[in-house]
Parts: sequence; structure tokens; C-alpha cells
Amino acid sequence: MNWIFEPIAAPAADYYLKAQQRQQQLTKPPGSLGVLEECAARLAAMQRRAAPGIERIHISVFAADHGIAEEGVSAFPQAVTVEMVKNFAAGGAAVNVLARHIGAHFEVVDAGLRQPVALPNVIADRAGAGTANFAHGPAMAAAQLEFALAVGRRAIARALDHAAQLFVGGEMGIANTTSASALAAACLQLPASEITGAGTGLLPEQIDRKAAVIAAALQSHRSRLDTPLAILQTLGGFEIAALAGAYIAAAQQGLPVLVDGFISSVAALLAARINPGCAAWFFFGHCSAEKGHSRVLQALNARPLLTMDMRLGEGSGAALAVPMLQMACRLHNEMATFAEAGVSQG
Ligand SMILES: O=C(O)c1ccc[n+]([C@@H]2O[C@H](COP(=O)([O-])O)[C@@H](O)[C@H]2O)c1
Ligand SMILES: Cc1cc2nc[nH]c2cc1C
Repeated sequence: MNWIFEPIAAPAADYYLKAQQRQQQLTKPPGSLGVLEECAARLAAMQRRAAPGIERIHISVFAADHGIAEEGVSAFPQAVTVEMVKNFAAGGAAVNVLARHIGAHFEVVDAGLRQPVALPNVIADRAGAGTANFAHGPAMAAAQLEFALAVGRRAIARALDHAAQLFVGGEMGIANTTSASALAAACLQLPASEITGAGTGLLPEQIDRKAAVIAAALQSHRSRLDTPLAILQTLGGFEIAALAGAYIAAAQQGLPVLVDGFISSVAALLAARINPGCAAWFFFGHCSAEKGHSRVLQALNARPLLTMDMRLGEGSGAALAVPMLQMACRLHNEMATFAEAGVSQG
């Protein structure tokens, strides 16, 4: 478990400054490329390159089952988690289409489904057979949390084997917005009702019930929720812990991360609470329509690249934002300077 606390180097400040200086020289009013300028400068600092670029992208979707699904907190049956894993393996899910479009390497990881999926292209790296129902007790044992964090670390090792320059994590798990909402409420010390949303599509009165389930669990576990790891063990999911482990391991290896939606951002929040240096390596792809996402982004001081009213998960919102980062790099690298183009400066 000690690896999780190992220090994280900051992106290179000298490359960041150099990149900012170049942005001032490009043929545009200073600052006129907005957030794209910051993205290019941050990537230059992360890659230690004057000319940053993202050609190789690795997408890992972590799937797991949730005991809390028993409480009737999702609009969909729990069987959908396994069914969607088969769909990911067959290439038919939204994230598969986006992965193909951006030319990403895609993998799906069984991080703890109730029943293993015996398909050759599903990576079995199972922390357990689904979490326990956290309405009645802790979601996982300490050893399961440790394993699930390492699932993410192993995904980063595979990404680096493929010489990836960007890591995109995704998740699939029916009822995982209940887990993520409970985690966010515990981390941010907010009432469950301020974070809890529709997930896959609950009606308003069903959302109230979901928030009540979370509020009762937060109350019953309150003495346990004193560290980020204890919060993750008590209320988390195996795919959420795998994402948190992946984000920390990526930052430790100097691999930039593009975070997806609500559940992924809660994993990023936990990662940042466990090992704060990792946050400097995060980009945020989009602001999900899920109610709690903007609060979580705010807590992370994060500015998401896109707002598309998506609420799918799977890494889809992050995959959609990859071309924004790529275009930020190309603008930075390929635009003419005022001197080169003979354009007068203001
Ligand atoms: O990423 C998001 O912002 C997001 C928001 C709502 C739902 N989801 C996806 O929907 C599933 C969880 O929804 P639920 O209602 O079963 O808790 C899970 O598989 C997530 O990938 C994802
Ligand atoms: C069909 C379906 C696809 C998903 N992808 C991520 N979460 C999901 C939830 C459902 C229900």
C-alpha cells in the first residue's frame, strides 16, 4: 500500500514558463485562445517538451458491481453492469466509438463484478465479487481496497507499455453514483441531498430516497469516515478505487490524466486527498449533468473543457475532449509568431 503515498514530482515549471512566453509570440491577441493556451503550457510542462503532443491515448474502463444496488437506487437493474462489459468487449458502447475516432488503445477491466466475464479481451483483475451493501456495513475490506487501488496501478503499467501520452479512465457500475455521491458528501462534508442526483435516470422522489439511503449510511459510518482511505473503503466501489489508484500511479509516472464525469471526478478527489501532488497532472474533460459534479469540480479547483450535458460515464466525456487537448498542442506548435509572419504586435 505504501506506493500510494510515494511523492509525485510537479510538472516542469521552466517548460511551463517557456510555453507561456511562446503563446505571447503567436499571431493572436494575447490570451485569445483562452483555456487552450493553459492546456498547451501545462502539457509542455508535463512532457518536458517545448512542442507538446498527444498521439497515443490509453483508455481503461474499470467495471464493478455494487452491493448498494440492493437498495433500489438505480433506474437500471444490476445485470446491466455485466451486460455492458460484454458490450465494451464487443466494441459497441459509446466509449468504443469515441476510442476508435481518436485512435485510442482501449481496454475493459473486470475490477470486481459479481460474476467474472469469461471473454478473452476482458482483463480480469478482481478485487472481489462486488462490494458489500454499505447501508449495512463497510463496502470493502482493507485488503480489497489495497487490491483495487493496485488494479489502477497495473492499468497505468500497461498504458506505459504502449508508450501512452495520456491516460483516460472510465467506469461502469450500476449504482455507482450512489457510492460516488456518498464519497463526495463525506469528503466535502456536505449533506447527501446537495450532491445526490438522477444517475441513470431516477425521478425526483426516487432521488430523495437515494439521498436518504446515503444520509443514513453517512450517519451510521460517521466514526469510520476520518481519512480518505477509510472513506473509500467504507463507501467506495472497486472501479472507483481502481480509478483513484490509476490517477495516483499516472501522476507518479509523469503521465497526464484526462478525468471523465461525476464518478471519475470523485475518484480524482479521493486521489488528491490521498496524495495531493497528483492533482497537478489532471485535466477534466467535461462537466456532467449529474447534480454533484460541479461541486466536486469546484472542490478540485478544476475547469472542465466541455459542457455537453452528458451523464454517461465510461470515459466518454473525457474521450470527447481529447481532440481539444490535441488541437491546443497543434496551435501551440504550428502557429506562426508575429516575427515569422511579419504581423505587427499591439
Ligand atoms: O459520469 C457521469 O457523470 C455519470 C453520471 C450518471 C451515470 N453514469 C453512469 O451510470 C451508471 C451509474 O448510474 P446509477 O444510476 O446506476 O448509479 C454508471 O455505469 C456510470 O458510468 C455516469
Ligand atoms: C445502458 C447503460 C450504459 C452505461 N454506460 C455507463 N453506464 C451505463 C448505464 C447504463 C444503464
